[in-house]
Amino acid sequence: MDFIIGSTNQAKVQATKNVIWHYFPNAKITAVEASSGVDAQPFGDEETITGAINRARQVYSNEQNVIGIGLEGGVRLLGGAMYICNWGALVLPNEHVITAGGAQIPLPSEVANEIHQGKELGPVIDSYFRAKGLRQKEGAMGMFTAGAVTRIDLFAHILHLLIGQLQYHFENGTDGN
Ligand SMILES: O=P(O)(O)OP(=O)(O)OP(=O)(O)OC[C@H]1O[C@@H](n2cnc3c(O)ncnc32)[C@H](O)[C@@H]1O
Ligand SMILES: [Mg+2]
Repeated sequence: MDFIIGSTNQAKVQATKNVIWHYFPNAKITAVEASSGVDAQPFGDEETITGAINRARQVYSNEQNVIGIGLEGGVRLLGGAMYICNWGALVLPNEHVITAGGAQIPLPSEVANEIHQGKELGPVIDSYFRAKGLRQKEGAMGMFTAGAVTRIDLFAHILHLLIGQLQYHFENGTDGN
C-alpha cells in the first residue's frame, strides 16, 4: 500500500512518515503540492475538512492502488474565542473517504483579531513570536503549549485516528463515515 500526502509542509510530511511507517514499515510515501480548493485560511470545521478531503482526492489513485492523504489547518469560533482546528482525510483507491479531527486550543485575542482582518495564521504566528516558518515545525499549537504538543504531534494524532479507522475498514469493511 502506497501513500501520497497532498502537501510539502514539513510538519505534515514528518507526521505522516512517523505514523505511516509505524504501521506499514514498507510503505512508499510521496509528498506533492496539492491545492485545498478552499481559502488559504480556512474558517470553520466545514471549510477545513473540505480542504483536507480535496487535497486527498487530488493525490489518491485507483490505478496505482495509492491512498491519498490530506491534512488541513484552520480556525473556528466557539464561545466567543477563536480555536485552531485541524482535519485530516484519507481517500482510498475505491474512493472511500475516511476523516478525523484534531485537538483544539484557543488563540490569544491579538492573534484572533489579525485573522478576523483577513491575515493567515502562519505569518501572524511568525510575527507574534518574531520567528520564521513556525507552521513547518512547532506551529501555533507548539508555541502556545510551551512545546508540549507541536504541530507535528497534532497531525500525528490525526494520522493515528485515520490509520486506525483504515485498519477497522480493512477488517470489517465499514466505518463511521
Ligand atoms: O503547504 P500547506 O500544506 O498549505 O501548509 P500550511 O502551513 O499552509 O497549512 P494549511 O494550509 O493547512 O493551514 C492554513 C493556514 O493556517 C496556518 N496554520 C494552520 N495551523 C497552524 C499552526 O499550528 N501554526 C501556524 N500556522 C498554522 C497555515 O500557515 C496557513 O496560513
Ligand atoms: Mg496552506
